[in-house]
Amino acid sequence: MGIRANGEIVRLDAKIFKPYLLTHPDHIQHVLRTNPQNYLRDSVFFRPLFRMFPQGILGESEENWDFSRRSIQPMFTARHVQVMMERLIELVNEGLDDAEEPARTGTPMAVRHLMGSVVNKAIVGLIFGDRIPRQKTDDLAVAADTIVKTMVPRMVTPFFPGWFPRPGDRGFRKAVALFDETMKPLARERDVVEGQADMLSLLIGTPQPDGSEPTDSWLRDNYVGMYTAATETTAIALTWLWPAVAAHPEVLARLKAEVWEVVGDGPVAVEHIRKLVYTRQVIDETLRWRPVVWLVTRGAEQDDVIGGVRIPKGADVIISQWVTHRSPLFWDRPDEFDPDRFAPDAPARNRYAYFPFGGGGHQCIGKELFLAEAVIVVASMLSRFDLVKIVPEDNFTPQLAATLRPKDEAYMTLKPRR
Ligand code: HEM
Repeated sequence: MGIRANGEIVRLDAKIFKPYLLTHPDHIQHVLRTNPQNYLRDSVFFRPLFRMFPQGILGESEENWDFSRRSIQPMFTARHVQVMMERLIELVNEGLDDAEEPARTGTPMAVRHLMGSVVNKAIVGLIFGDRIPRQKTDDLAVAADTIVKTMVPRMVTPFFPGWFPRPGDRGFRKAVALFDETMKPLARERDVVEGQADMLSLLIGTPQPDGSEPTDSWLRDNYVGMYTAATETTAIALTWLWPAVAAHPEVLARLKAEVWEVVGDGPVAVEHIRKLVYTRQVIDETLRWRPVVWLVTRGAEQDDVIGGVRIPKGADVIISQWVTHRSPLFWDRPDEFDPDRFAPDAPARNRYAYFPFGGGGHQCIGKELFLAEAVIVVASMLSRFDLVKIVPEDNFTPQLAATLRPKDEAYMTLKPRR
């Protein structure tokens, strides 16, 4: 199915759809960072997404993207994430309270469900300032799951026009309707709560480029976009992490030792986070080994040449974390889960051999938030609970959907430490 154009660039051949897959870090850097004006998001992966939030940060228009990005950015700088840290720790611990009873009774819990509900609670608290009730949050998590699955038939049939019906369209529309039901009333609420640092308060107070008030549809699109980008990615990344550490007892032992030494009997405090160096290595390696965002696509605006290969105007270009993060040209023993690749004294590597959050102007806005949240979740779990077992132990088969998710459900049994 592949026509080799030049080792590092492969022209995939699905008859009427022939995108270019770029695997070399230099070529990925060219597309994302050096020449991004020629590689726009209007392409195979993003078109099904545009239907969900046409005007916001994940929408089609470059102009709306630029304005949305500049409006939302202040909430996600490393400095602002630092400000949100205490609240984030509280929210994660409230989410983990749900694991107390099953842990006391030795009842196995679905890893994806537990991570999903902890993450949902934290994100809804931080981004939406608790304006979405708990029951609704759970329903939105189910709807987000449906969206990720029902996008696949559209992603694999990009040659049909947008209006052409695909399997899953009904489920997709129902899920989007639930988002509308929740987010549209929020977009009409214009009362900024004094002293609130959440995204809603920030965006409501942002005048549009012409000085007018933000429109309901712009607010709605950004609320839905941020919610879906923030929750699914974080929950799935943490779902991969637990079976990986459980299958590597030496990694789990080091992780526990670090958490117990830094955090003790807990709870995690803000000053612990930067000291949890090995915990962060485990998170970095999880994103290399099972990159939850496993591909990013772009559409070429004009003819270009990359690595001596002509990329014609209009071509779809695919770059894939799943492929490059596992290339033996850039990684020693790429299939092995080894957090020491990210040790502070590990040899330097090409910047774009590892790009779980993308790069250039579209680099993930939530990167710093995710990294803080993931350290807090892992450290809080291990300071509160012992991981007794995970079944099945080798739950590593991926399912390629809009994100890279585990194919099967894994169940974890915990025991309270305190
Ligand atoms: C494991 C966690 C995450 C991963 C792996 C991830 C990955 C990515 C990647 C690869 C991109 C770039 C897409 C492109 O180049 O077109 C991206 C963009 C984005 N991410 Fe994340 N993300 C994560 C968590 C988050 C969180 C927590 C948030 C929000 C709080 C978020 C919000 C966004 C947004 C809004 C964009 C679009 C940025 C733009 O186009 O300017 N992500 N993410």
